[in-house]
Amino acid sequence: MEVERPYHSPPSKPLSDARSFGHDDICKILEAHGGIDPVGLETPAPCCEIPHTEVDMREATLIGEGAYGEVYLVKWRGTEVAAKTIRSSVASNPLVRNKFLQEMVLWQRLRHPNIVEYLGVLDLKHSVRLIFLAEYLQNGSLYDILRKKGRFDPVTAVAYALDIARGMNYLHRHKPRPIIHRDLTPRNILQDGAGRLKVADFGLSKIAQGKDALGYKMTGGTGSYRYMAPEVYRRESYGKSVDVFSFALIVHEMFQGGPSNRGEDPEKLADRQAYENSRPPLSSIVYPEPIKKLLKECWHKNPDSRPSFGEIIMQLEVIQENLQQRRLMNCSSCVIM
Ligand SMILES: Nc1ncnc2c1ncn2[C@@H]1O[C@H](COP(=O)(O)OP(=O)(O)OP(=O)(O)O)[C@@H](O)[C@H]1O
Repeated sequence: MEVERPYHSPPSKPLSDARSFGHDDICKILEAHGGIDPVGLETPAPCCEIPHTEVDMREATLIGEGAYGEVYLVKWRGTEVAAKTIRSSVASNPLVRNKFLQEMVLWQRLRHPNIVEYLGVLDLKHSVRLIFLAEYLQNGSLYDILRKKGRFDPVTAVAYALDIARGMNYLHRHKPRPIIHRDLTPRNILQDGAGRLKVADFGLSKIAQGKDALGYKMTGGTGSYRYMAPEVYRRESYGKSVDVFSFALIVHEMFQGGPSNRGEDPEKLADRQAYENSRPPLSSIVYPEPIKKLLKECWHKNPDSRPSFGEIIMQLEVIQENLQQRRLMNCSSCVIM
């Protein structure tokens, strides 16, 4: 997740780099010659710390595993929460650690029914590992749900699409600047016990896979390639419409029950999407006409032609109303018969 600005290669920051690699002698030379540390490794990120005594990690139940650590169900002050751990090999890099904590500060301030709520980080002095607490979403990820249940009926798929779009609209309308998620995938969308979808994840993959912590390199190492906007794959400047592109591919999967080209290498797929304008097929049997139209707009090759999430919500609400009316009409004819 990143506050919006067109992405270009980061400026050179030798002092930050030297500090992150622990080259104290080089730091001294750079400082003596007026070097500054734009990353601010010396400044601890302000982040809500939770005393480790309030959470007993020994009682933790493993509920999932990401690329950088496990996720556990734990009790915090008697309430079930998810503890996302970032293994020490990743978290021990001070540059990554600090950037990650800064991102947490931002996430913690977000409040929306369709955004996973982050509660804080466990006592930083206690462990080299980073452990973040978040609200626990008992139904797990959209990825797991799709694998278990397959495709959704159109009414459900549209309701879920609205959940995601509302969460994303909130991020994109964040003040003073929009927030771009940049890694919107079915694995980063979770479902609560009431069936509501929420957007999660605070961008560790982007931080940890970067060549350096600020030069985010969106490599898609955990499967994100499939959902990657062409301009990101081509390493061009990009804006918040990259999330709209990813959203379209997720909605496509909800109608179909998963990705259409499951067997294909995700990086090759992203390459074809970026350079050959290839997109998943839209069979008329599966996709209602207004959904086809919406998906084509959202995954348009020109980022400026993609609709905003505000516009997407309006379109989806009309589609939802029409679907519900059709359902009602079918029902009443059943009753009449
Ligand atoms: N807040 C949560 N509530 C319930 N389950 C969760 C929560 N967060 C994560 N999980 C579960 O843990 C799994 C792993 O999550 P995690 O965010 O670590 O990895 P990921 O999103 O798959 O990949 P990445 O490491 O790139 O973020 C998820 O797929 C989900 O099943």
